[in-house]
Amino acid sequence: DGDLLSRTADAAVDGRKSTTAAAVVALDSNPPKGTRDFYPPDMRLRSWLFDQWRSVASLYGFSEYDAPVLESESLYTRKAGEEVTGQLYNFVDKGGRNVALRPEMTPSLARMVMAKKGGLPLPLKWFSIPQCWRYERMTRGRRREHYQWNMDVWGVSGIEAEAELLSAMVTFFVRVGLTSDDVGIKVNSRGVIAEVLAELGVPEDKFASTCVLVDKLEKVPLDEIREDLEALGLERSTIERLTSVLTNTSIESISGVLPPGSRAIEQLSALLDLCDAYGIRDWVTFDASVVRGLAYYTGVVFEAFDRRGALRAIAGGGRYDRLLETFGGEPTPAAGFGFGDAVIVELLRERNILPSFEGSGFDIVVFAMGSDLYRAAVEVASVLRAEGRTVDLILEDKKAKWVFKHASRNEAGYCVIVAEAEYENGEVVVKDLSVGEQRTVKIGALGDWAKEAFQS
Ligand SMILES: Nc1ccc(Br)nc1
Repeated sequence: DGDLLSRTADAAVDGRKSTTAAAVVALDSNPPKGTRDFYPPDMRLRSWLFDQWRSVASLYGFSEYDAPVLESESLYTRKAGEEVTGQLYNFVDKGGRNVALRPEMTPSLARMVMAKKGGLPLPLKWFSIPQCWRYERMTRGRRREHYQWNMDVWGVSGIEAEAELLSAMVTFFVRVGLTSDDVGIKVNSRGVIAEVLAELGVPEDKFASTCVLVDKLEKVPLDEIREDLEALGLERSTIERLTSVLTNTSIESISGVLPPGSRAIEQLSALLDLCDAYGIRDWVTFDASVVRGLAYYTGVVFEAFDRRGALRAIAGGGRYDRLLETFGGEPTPAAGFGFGDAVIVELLRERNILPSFEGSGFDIVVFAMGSDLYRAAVEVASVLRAEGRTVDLILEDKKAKWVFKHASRNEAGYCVIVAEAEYENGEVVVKDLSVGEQRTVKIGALGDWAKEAFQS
């Protein structure tokens, strides 16, 4: 029974059943550990978030770029003990290459700049929304992938770049309905640590690892880190001095403990003054304990946090003036931030300001009353689509009751019915689902009807 193709398919399924009758194990329908599926409702929210990110980036004159999710592992072999390189999603490919799923976007950006060998007109204001990966032992059951809005300015050495980035971040927060009562941005400069270490004669090559360890102080007590700092070769006195400086929460107080004329303090003061000019000063707060966990930051660093303190950092960034040199490139100043898709959604959900998607269906549902009119329904749908209307054409012979339920569930505005009697008169029935009225429209006038019905 049935045509050859369906008979072949049935045989294949039966064959599978017969050979593996004892062990027919259903496919595991879950996505791989630590990853997410985005069903249409999830995707509507994700697309909305990405659209907000894209429109703010465009408002600030940033251009979108992208790079492969797969990169050479060598982009991430930094030896500063960072979490991000310690959890690399790396493997050896079939060509024997050491590759990794990117854990962050900045190294790919640096590689792309390197590839152009100074041929790119600076400054660059580029953004991207890459999916980034980490391979974390599932002991902590955390996600292994997220989407991270990256905004970067290359070729500007002044804090004007950081101020513009902070302003863009705040513009996004305001756009999605958050205020400076909900979210703050802690600002500091690693220049403070650099000056303290220099004053105490600590070699520069200890700087990145010291910062990565100091960043861990946010999560683990000092005595757990103290050993690591001593293992780095820092004297106890240096550690004490460092920790005493980092507990300052005002620029005034920290100025008193730093060498006079500190460049880091000068820059932070200038940055906070520019924040005033942007009208975002109340979002921003100096906090000497913020150093962020990436090894390559060299100057200003910042992180957005929810003021109720319930969530992990919303976003983070800073200046990284030496990254290109570590890749063998020319010294090029750079600053940027990364903004993950998960924490912000948690925050909006908790604040109950997630967008709702009424009317996210289609304009019109078209269906044929009886399969002998299906061809006519195709023509009607095509006329309406040519007018730019989104049309859900019912592909099977369904009862009107089912179609109307389907249309209202998808918040369609109209149902266009191809029915025998009207069709013989060259007409279709148009049902306005918002008011429940229906009328007939000449098929030749459907285009004008659509223009008029959707003129708003
Ligand atoms: N770097 C990174 C990658 C993936 C996730 Br989830 N979190 C951080």
